Amino acid sequence: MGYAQLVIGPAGSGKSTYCSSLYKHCETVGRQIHIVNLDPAAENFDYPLAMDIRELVCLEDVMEELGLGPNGGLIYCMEHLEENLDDWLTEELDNYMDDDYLVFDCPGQIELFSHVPVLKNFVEHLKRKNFNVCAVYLLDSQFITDVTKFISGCMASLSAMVQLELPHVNILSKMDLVTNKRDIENYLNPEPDTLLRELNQRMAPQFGKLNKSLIELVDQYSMVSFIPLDLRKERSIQYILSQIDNCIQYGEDADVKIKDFDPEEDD
Ligand SMILES: Nc1nc2c(ncn2[C@@H]2O[C@H](COP(=O)(O)OP(=O)(O)OP(=O)(O)O)[C@@H](O)[C@H]2O)c(=O)[nH]1
Repeated sequence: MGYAQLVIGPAGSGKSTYCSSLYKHCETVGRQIHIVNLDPAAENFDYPLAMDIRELVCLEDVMEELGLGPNGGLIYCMEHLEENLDDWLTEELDNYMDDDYLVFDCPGQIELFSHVPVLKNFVEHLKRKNFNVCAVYLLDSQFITDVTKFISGCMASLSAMVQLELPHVNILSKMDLVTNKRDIENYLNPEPDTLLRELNQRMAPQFGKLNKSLIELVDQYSMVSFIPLDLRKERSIQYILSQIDNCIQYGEDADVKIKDFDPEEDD
């Protein structure tokens, strides 16, 4: 059994930075993880790459040779990956043994984890290869400045969850940039009634029923639960990793003590 995180989220939400910090954290604690680049447009990495989609297809070449723009080119590259799951990906995965832990750094284009089936098929392939996979969805805390943006972030995450059908961990990234923690705390584990009241205050009265349905939907899927990630704090990374490990049943026999841990506490 292998283990994998699929790191997704909007462009600029901090996916590559998260992968890099996770790699460094694991190095520090003597744990081995392998980072995989799935972004055909990515250029700079400050961690060693275990696999790199650019060895199969690169966005720059596709744009030049096929005369495509960046978004069309990206979709082309990902569809090319999909066509090569049985050869390129299978060969690459064969280098990894039981118990290996892969972290896939994905591109940020929202369509890849909303309605284009590429990542869904990618995940199905990993499952066939006996990997336990978890989706790790990053949302930029700087984006959560009011309830409408929070709900919009939840809906994008929900769309990924429904599309990928994977255990799902929501992360609120860039917590070091949050100056007033109280603003964010309201959204870390909010009461549905509070969200609805705030939403109704922001929107015209005719949206009342829609607001109620949206909040109910988000609540039913337990989407309104984000774990804050502050990369300055080793314990914050450790806590998030333990939550994800739990989801994919990694190291079930290990004595992981996360019960009494407060992720907001200083190191
Ligand atoms: N202060 C702070 N900045 C961050 C953090 N995470 C990411 N950033 C910055 O946010 C920007 C985007 O980060 P990336 O890690 O490249 O984001 P990404 O989601 O991989 O972006 P795409 O690959 O374009 O989808 C960079 O300038 C990072 O330095 C964080 O935790 N704190």
